[in-house]
Amino acid sequence: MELAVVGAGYVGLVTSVCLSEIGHHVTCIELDKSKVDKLKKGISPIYEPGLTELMMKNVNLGRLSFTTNYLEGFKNKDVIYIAVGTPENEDGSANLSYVDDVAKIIAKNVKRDAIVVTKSTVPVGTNNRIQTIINNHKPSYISIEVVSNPEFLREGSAIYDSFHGDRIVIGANSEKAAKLIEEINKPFNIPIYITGIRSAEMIKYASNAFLATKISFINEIANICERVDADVEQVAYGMGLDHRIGSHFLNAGIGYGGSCFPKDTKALIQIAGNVAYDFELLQGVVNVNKKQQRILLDKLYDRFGNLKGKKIALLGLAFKPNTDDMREAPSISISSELVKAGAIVYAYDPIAIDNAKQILDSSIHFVYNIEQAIGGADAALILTEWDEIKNMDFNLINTMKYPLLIDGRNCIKLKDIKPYQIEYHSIGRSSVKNIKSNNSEVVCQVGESK
Ligand SMILES: NC(=O)c1ccc[n+]([C@@H]2O[C@H](COP(=O)([O-])OP(=O)(O)OC[C@H]3O[C@@H](n4cnc5c(N)ncnc54)[C@H](O)[C@@H]3O)[C@@H](O)[C@H]2O)c1
Ligand SMILES: O=c1ccn([C@@H]2O[C@H](COP(=O)(O)OP(=O)(O)O[C@H]3O[C@H](CO)[C@@H](O)[C@H](O)[C@H]3O)[C@@H](O)[C@H]2O)c(=O)[nH]1
Repeated sequence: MELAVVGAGYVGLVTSVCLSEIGHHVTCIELDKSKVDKLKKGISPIYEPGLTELMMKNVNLGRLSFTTNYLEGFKNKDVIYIAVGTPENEDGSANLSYVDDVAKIIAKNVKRDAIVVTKSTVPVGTNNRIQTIINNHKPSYISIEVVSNPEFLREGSAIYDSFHGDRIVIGANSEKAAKLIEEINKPFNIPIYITGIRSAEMIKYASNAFLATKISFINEIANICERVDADVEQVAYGMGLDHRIGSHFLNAGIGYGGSCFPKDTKALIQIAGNVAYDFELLQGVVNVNKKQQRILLDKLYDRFGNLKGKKIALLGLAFKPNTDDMREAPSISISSELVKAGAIVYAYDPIAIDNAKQILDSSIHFVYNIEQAIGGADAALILTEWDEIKNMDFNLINTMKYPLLIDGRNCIKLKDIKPYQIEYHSIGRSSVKNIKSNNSEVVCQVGESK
């Protein structure tokens, strides 16, 4: 089928590439000319494993192209996807200005009947609003129907998720439109659930809010585990054996970040508030997450009292591994607080370093390997569980001024770290203190570390 996708960000680009991979002809239209210039040269503006290869394959097959020109992009298209951002407004609600703009642009530039599919995450009622905007601006002889098709991909595994997702949700007002979008998606071979538009919009927010709730829940359990000498990994594993609970999204750490959970939880609180409903549970989830992002700082203050002049290494800056996305990464608030406290901050990330430089404090020393980050440091904090970081050579710890490693992602197995001269803390697990001083070994294992 002939498809257009508006927006070449994380969702728009991945959607364009994957729809072309299953045989559709896709034109991806992006406002930012510098992104389109890059895409035309075969360079992806984002880091996403497997994306560039699949993109080039489909460009070369003549199924995928990029443009800044709406008229050219919409020409002869049966379906137009909206995949622009819906960032957070100051009050936590979703900013719909990009979506509204695209609705007007579509209405003014389409030359034939089409289905408009909303991939962007939008509050309940927004697809109706998009339909109204389009109806108000399109020529009367053209018929356009809006369908909701929320996206569930995760950054870092977006291509895999597109082909192995758990479900595709299609919210439509007419059976004809739903069937057409179902037909487009059939080759993905993923279960398709057709529902009403408002329910589809709500499924997206409810899913993200529920996953965020699991994370805040296990983080609270982890904080209690530390105080009662239990091990959160063992607790999560034991909980996850119950299929009603499930084993996913029970990794304790420094809280969730990224472009979705932080904004979508707040937006759902707003959506509820708009109909005079106080979503207390979700507000708790958000509050816990904010507190959790501070937990490594609290551990540092407990350890040092004052951070002035301390060299602190940050290992990993992206909000999760396998992405260069820095949006709402815990490294933002943690590094900012460290700088304010007078610490000397060295920061390393295998992929996100260039994006990090643009948003983190300019006094931070950005370095290009783990050695440079931790050499001479008073403490090192693991903020992102990149493979390179969790598999680091622990002998490098010897190059630190003091061998204090605080793992904000529980990504190192306690048994792997125990043989080293180290003081190691993590989240909801016992600490390891194995420091030799004056030739006498002091070994202190706290709790029931396994
Ligand atoms: N990032 C994710 O993992 C993810 C997953 C599922 C859903 N979502 C949702 O998908 C939407 C897009 O998210 P994203 O992360 O891809 O955003 P993004 O910021 O990475 O990309 C949006 C792109 O749209 C472009 N754009 C804006 N206005 C435009 C216009 N008028 N014409 C053409 N292009 C325009 C921007 O320049 C940008 O490149 C959001 O609603 C988000 O909540 C994101
Ligand atoms: O057990 C866990 C799982 C995740 N996280 C954190 O949660 C955040 C989000 O992780 P993840 O969900 O893997 O990444 P996203 O790319 O943000 O994907 C989420 O947000 C997308 C945008 O809406 C949805 O499409 C996806 O389904 C949803 O998983 C990251 O900071 C993770 O470190 C934890 O702390 N513990």
